[in-house]
Amino acid sequence: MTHPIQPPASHFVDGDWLEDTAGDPLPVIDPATGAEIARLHLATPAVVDKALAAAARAQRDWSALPGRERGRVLTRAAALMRERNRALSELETRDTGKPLQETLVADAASGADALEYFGGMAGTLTGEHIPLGENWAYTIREPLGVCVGIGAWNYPIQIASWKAAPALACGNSMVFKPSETTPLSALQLAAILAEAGAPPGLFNVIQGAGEVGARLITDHRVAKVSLTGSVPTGRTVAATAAEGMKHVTMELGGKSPLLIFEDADLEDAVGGAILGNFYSSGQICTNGTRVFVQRPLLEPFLTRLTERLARAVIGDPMDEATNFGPMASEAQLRIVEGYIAKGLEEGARLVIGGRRLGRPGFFLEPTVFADVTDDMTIAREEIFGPVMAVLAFDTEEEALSRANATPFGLAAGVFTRDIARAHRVAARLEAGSCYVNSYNDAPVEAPFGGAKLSGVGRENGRAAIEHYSQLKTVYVRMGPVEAPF
Ligand SMILES: NC(=O)c1ccc[n+]([C@@H]2O[C@H](COP(=O)([O-])OP(=O)(O)OC[C@H]3O[C@@H](n4cnc5c(N)ncnc54)[C@H](O)[C@@H]3O)[C@@H](O)[C@H]2O)c1
Ligand SMILES: C[N+](C)(C)CC=O
Repeated sequence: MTHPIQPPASHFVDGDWLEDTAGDPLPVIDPATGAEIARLHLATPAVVDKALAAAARAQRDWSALPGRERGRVLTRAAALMRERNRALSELETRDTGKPLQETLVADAASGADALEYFGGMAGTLTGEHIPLGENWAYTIREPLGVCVGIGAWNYPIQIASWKAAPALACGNSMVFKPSETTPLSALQLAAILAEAGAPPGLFNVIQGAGEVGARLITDHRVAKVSLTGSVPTGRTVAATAAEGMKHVTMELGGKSPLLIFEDADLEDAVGGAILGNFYSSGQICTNGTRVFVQRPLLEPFLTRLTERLARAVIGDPMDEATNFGPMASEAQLRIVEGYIAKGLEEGARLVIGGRRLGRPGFFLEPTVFADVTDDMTIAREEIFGPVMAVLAFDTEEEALSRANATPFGLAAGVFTRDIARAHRVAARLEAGSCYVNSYNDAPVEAPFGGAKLSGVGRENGRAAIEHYSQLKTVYVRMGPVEAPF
């Protein structure tokens, strides 16, 4: 069987493509057709070992380079990614099913932003001088060592780049394991970094599911684990990492609230709710899937929302006119169908959607439930698909208390024309990111991460540096040593 987008090999290790056919086969499926488009192999223990050994070796010399030289490699890689944006976007669309219209602007493009941003920062990373009277101390900002990155399937090249860029800028090396559902684009990132001058072994990509991930994080050579994935996986990975006292960044799931007050601009609020529920067919961690609408605006909101959803162009994600593609996998489609059934069973009102499309691939209609109550399953659990739950509220205090009544804390949004209320509400929402009259922005300059069960640590912004480096303090005495005896 010939595969249309078969990479040269399954893994990229020690500066080169690497195959080991002893690993179990990993078929790669096009979500738009259900067809197999590539076939890789899971990493064997030998591949895991080779990648970690290469990363440990590469890290020693890389960390000794001046920061600006490390930064030059990253900014060169950013330029290559931008030059190849269309090819990378097409690959990402084939692998994830997300419309090309989206991947052209959001995926490799934001990966390039991260490489450029942290590349620019690499030469500025320093410790500080601490005066202590006639004595003094100083800190040295050191890398952690070998980092492991583990990705989710919704934003594969963005996730890989958001982890690689700050890690490498700080002088670490990385072994990255993409999701087994979308394994292709991270390999291209590895090849681009190598072409940009990254030494062999600095950034390695190996394939596998949870078993390979677990093997990586238990290895004694690994200093840090950065996971993007679900809360249950996060709990397991963080617990394992804690055994070895490894640093962690956990970018996990959510059930984020979006509060729409009666004074909001209706078109903007509907637009924000669409962006925050149906972009990437709803497969976005930060999505504002609990949409609280103040009662006087409820019916106008639902009317306008359904009018605009009827305009969604659902179809072949490779067609640039398409703005709503399939789910990433059959398994995820079935999970989401299960939640839709649960919503109906528990008494929510189906306003629009709810059905699988009668065509090949994993297409599900954009779906909106109204009359949702806080206790319903669709209002409590992360669905990770195109399903919006609309809930009515009366007062600001009530909306805040209901919005915060969740163990998650990834993101939250507020739509209002009242500037004082916007900031009062943003201050009280329990979330790592709050959007005011907007939704799902994630520029590289701003820290990104979760509160409560949604995560630990931050990606992006200067804050990410704290999670990929550590400080050594050097104390300096200028006078004689005063010992007690
Ligand atoms: N906060 C964020 O930035 C962010 C971004 C994207 C997705 N997500 C979350 O990711 C989830 C969807 O992605 P998913 O289904 O791929 O998540 P998942 O938790 O099933 O898998 C994530 C990754 O962890 C690996 N893994 C699974 N078990 C492991 C183990 N025991 N040890 C090591 N690695 C293991 C998987 O192979 C995969 O690469 C959603 O919950 C979503 O909210 C979060
Ligand atoms: C980080 N973000 C919000 C772009 C994608 C998360 O699923």
